[in-house]
Amino acid sequence: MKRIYLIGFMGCGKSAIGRRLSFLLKVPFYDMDKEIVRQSGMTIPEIFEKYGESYFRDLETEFLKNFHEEYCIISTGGGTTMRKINRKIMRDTGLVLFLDAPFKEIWRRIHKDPNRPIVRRSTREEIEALYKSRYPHYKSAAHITIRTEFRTLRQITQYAAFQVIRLKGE
Ligand SMILES: Nc1ncnc2c1ncn2[C@@H]1O[C@H](COP(=O)(O)OP(=O)(O)O)[C@@H](O)[C@H]1O
Ligand SMILES: O=C(O)C1=C[C@@H](OP(=O)(O)O)[C@@H](O)[C@H](O)C1
Ligand SMILES: [Mg+2]
Repeated sequence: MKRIYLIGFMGCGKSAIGRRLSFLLKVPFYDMDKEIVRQSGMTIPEIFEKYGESYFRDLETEFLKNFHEEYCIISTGGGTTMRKINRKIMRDTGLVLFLDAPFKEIWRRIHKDPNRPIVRRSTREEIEALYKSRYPHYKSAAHITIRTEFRTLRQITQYAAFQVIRLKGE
């Protein structure tokens, strides 16, 4: 079994599900944002402010290129999937699960969160446009799409674990 990547828009549950899936499957868990913060010594907003978004995107790609742990769960950032090289690395090295959450629920979860610079600098309409522009890339990168609407964190985690175990057996 290879790595398990969780992808999807900000607030869809990648970090929350990743932690729970790691506990359920007894597999190491890495949150890409947290790894970048640890390695850079800066928060995500600080990186955006001091070095810009493009530099942050390079840090995401560097993380994927240099990461060598085999069987683990990686929660990506919402923008990671936008780069073609990132999509290739993830699809070539693991099982890619897309957490497909509706925008209305996502906005409810993230609109007041100060830790997402893109949300802080954007209107609801701009974030919704970003969601729509990114959606095809999540779908194309994913081996499996998990619709999260009307599902609890526990139900999504259990379904994701079932898919991982099912595919492990194939
Ligand atoms: N299915 C869900 N039901 C209820 N709350 C959720 C669900 N998925 C995520 N959340 C909550 O939404 C917030 C954002 O989740 P997070 O895992 O940080 O998203 P991401 O890493 O995709 O940006 C967190 O407070 C999380 O607990
Ligand atoms: O969608 C994006 O461009 C981003 C999503 C964030 O991660 P989450 O999806 O975990 O919020 C984080 O990587 C950064 O703020 C950029
Ligand atoms: Mg996250």
